[in-house]
Amino acid sequence: EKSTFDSDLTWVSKDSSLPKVVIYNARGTILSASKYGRLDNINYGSGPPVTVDHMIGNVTEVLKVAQLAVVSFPVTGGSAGLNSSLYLNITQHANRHLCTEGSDIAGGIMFHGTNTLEETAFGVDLTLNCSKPFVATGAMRPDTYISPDGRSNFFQAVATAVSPDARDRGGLIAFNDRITSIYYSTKSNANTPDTFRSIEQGNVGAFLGGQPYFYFSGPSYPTGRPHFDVTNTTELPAVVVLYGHRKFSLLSPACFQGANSLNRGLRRLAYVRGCCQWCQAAAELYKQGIPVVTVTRSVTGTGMPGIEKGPVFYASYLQGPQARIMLQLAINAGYTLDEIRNLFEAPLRSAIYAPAPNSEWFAEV
Ligand SMILES: NC(=O)C[C@H](N)C(=O)O
Repeated sequence: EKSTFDSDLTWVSKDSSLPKVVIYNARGTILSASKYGRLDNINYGSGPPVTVDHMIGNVTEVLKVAQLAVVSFPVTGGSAGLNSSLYLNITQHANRHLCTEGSDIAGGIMFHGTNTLEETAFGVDLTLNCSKPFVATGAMRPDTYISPDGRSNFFQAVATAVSPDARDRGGLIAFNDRITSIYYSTKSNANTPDTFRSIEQGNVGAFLGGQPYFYFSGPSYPTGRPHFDVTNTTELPAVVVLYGHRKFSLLSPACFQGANSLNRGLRRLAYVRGCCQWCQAAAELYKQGIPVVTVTRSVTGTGMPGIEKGPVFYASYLQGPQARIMLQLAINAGYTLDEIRNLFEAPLRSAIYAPAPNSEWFAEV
């Protein structure tokens, strides 16, 4: 009798003893083609799209390491146009396929446009309810390129998903011969295949002869990585990301518009001197029950929460898009302001302040 967790899947298989891997297909350049020849890596949407079946046909080695099934999502155009319903959709499928008790599926991989791969992957990472590998990949070159990176990335993602060593690490990205943690990864280069990086935390592993090599034995999860249940979630609350620059001319008005009805406060703040306007704006929003999470604008690193718990929350080592997703999930889960602060800051606070016997360690000397 067929159990429900995989009743929607059709397996492509050359050997029924091989582990099973589901491909969550959200397209991207990995499945794109150019009509302008083998050197074009710019107009990648111009040719007829490549299908996953075609991809498997071009990378027949995948069927020597896994049995595959494909779930395709309705994605058209570049990945910058996607929203959170995509990852909610993917994670609901992946939870059923991978995390249902008795599931014999080893892991999942995801094809995704690289522009927002890190966001969809992060959303899935925080909402997948089991320790099986979920491995995101894509490509920077269309499949028609002289040496397309997508085929190798596809093989490496599958090889990672079937590896018992890939379990218990949180979601991973397999891209350009490297494995990184989704939690810490970002697209670092708009044009080249060596783009996904976890700049500060480094690589989890690399590929040698088509096999993943993990630098540290598991289990090993990113510090502070939470889990949210989105079984019944179809939409998430709106959270905006505002880019800070000198004078922060955008931040205060935008925050206040978001909070509605704070015109008086805005006018008053315009005259505040000596203290940053946006901190004041955040403090006002905090009073209204609206959380503001701050992310460092530096390429990596973290802002540092002070000893006193304040109205601005520090996002630890998360990037802006990732912090936004975590905040949406926390608000959706009904977290209070204190719980949201704790979600973002607890790993930092316990590292910085907990070892000290008391706050006098930090008094002026
Ligand atoms: N390299 C890529 O996948 C870019 C692609 N246009 C995207 O949707 O993100």
